[in-house]
Amino acid sequence: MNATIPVYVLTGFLGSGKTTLLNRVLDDAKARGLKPAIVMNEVGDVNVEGQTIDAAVPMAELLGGCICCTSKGDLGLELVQLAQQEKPDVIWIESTGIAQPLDVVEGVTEASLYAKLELANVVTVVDARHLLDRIRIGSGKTFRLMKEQIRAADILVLNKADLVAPAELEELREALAAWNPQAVIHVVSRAELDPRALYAYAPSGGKSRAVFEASQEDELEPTDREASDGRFKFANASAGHAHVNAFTYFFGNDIDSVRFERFLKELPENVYRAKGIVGFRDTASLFLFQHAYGESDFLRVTPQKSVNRVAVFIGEGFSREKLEQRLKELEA
Ligand SMILES: Nc1nc2c(ncn2[C@@H]2O[C@H](COP(=O)(O)OP(=O)(O)OP(=O)(O)O)[C@@H](O)[C@H]2O)c(=O)[nH]1
Repeated sequence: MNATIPVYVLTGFLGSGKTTLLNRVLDDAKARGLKPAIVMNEVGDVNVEGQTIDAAVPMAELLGGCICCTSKGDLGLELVQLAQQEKPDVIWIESTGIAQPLDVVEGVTEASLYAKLELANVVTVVDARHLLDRIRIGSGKTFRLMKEQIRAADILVLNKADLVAPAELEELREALAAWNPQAVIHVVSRAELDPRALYAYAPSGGKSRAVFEASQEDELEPTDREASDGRFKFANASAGHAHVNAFTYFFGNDIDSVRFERFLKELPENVYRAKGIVGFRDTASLFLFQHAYGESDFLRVTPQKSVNRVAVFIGEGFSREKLEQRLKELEA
């Protein structure tokens, strides 16, 4: 009988450092001769960061919606297919920054009816600077979501420690411990921790162990759930993130780097996250860019295959027309 594949859920608000951590996890798995597989979920229509992940790692992408609502059913399907086709040693799910983690967990439990999967730890990455600001404001949807993600965790990674003072870090650690006394807390910058710490601990034995115990005995055939096209069908929950919107823009031309950096700095506050691949005229190179909570990063890339020049913006109630107008100006 095949071994049960542990499934890890990586959550945390937009731009907190999930992909940075995932890359460490994948390097560690490779070094230890393990075969990982990943599921990446993006609110936008393009998986920008997926292009930076080691091409040898089997990856399923769920784009254009959040796992926890519009594509929860797809998550189950992708998990089953990954498990059956790739037979990985471990699966990591990186959910969108706006996901309700317990809904993602439910998607995993559904998949466990059809494949030998087991929910292991929920790992939540927290952006120290952003959380501190939200604590100061003290209310709002984003703050509530951050708290839910923190409460759902088995392991908390308090990241971006470099962006706050030591006393503030202590205040944050206390807040995390108060909201989730069971979780282990790692305080880090650039998600620098030994990934083995993520595998070691499951205080609750996984969030839904009881559900698994009922379903692990046999791998069920997906007969009664088979859709008319022969593919498995999983329940889709109703949409839960009407307030969050994503806008994807495909560039037709290369742009000027200095003007683009200024454009990112001047993004409205209700755009929480921007990322993409741009071509700069002045350097004649392609760059992967990241913008999260006021900070931008650029990484020169030399893709093996042709890639789109594209930018994805995620936020709440911003005007896509205005952004589009400014992007067109940059291309002129
Ligand atoms: N200053 C600072 N920047 C960091 C740290 N960790 C990650 N970053 C940067 O923060 C940005 C977002 O990091 P990601 O790992 O892509 O975040 P994410 O959670 O995967 O983002 P989404 O998938 O969009 O939700 C990138 O520009 C990172 O280089 C940190 O500890 N300190």
